Amino acid sequence: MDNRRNIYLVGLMGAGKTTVGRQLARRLGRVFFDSDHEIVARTGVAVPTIFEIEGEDGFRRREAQTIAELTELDGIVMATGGGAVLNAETRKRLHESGWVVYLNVPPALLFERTKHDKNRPLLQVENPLARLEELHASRDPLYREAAHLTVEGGHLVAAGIVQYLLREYSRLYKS
Ligand SMILES: Nc1ncnc2c1ncn2[C@@H]1O[C@H](COP(=O)(O)OP(=O)(O)OP(=O)(O)O)[C@@H](O)[C@H]1O
Ligand SMILES: O=C(O)C1=C[C@@H](O)[C@@H](O)[C@H](O)C1
Ligand SMILES: [Mg+2]
Repeated sequence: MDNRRNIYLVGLMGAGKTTVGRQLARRLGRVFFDSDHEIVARTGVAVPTIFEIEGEDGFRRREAQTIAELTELDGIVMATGGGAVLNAETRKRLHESGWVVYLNVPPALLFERTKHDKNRPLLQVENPLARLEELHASRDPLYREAAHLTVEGGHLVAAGIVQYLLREYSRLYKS
């Protein structure tokens, strides 16, 4: 297996990028990064606070910069923030420097998974399900553009997705 090849997970809020990415990294004996967690560690404040102080644009600038730095590393697994693919340079950077997996999950299920969590500023609206549906419609093409593989993951438990990705990865990148 090509141990230098990075693995990146993209998809909407609640798709399971952090959950799957962390398990995948453990199984491969790799270092795991989460771009959201990295931004929080660097700024010392939570994501909603960055949105409040610097706006979404400010958060996006930090996100693009953080991902640019992490993609310079070798052999990592990274979960990206749900909106990272809005940046065209980030999409290209991810696609060219690693194996990109899009976890595609229906908005109704994303809503069930995220409805009690206050940590996602874009979902603090009157109708978060409608918001997730809009975000899914507008971003789905961007996730597909960045990705090498799409997992229709709605019906799968995280461990099942990890198993599937381990098989695909070793098939594609065995040396
Ligand atoms: N395959 C799965 N089946 C059922 N529940 C899952 C699955 N994957 C993740 N979850 C649950 O859904 C919630 C959101 O998962 P997670 O935080 O990994 O999503 P995410 O894609 O990283 O979201 P964000 O972009 O907001 O960081 C968590 O409570 C997690 O336990
Ligand atoms: O989908 C999005 O735009 C976001 C997803 C989260 O991972 C965070 O990066 C933030 O809440 C924005
Ligand atoms: Mg996450």
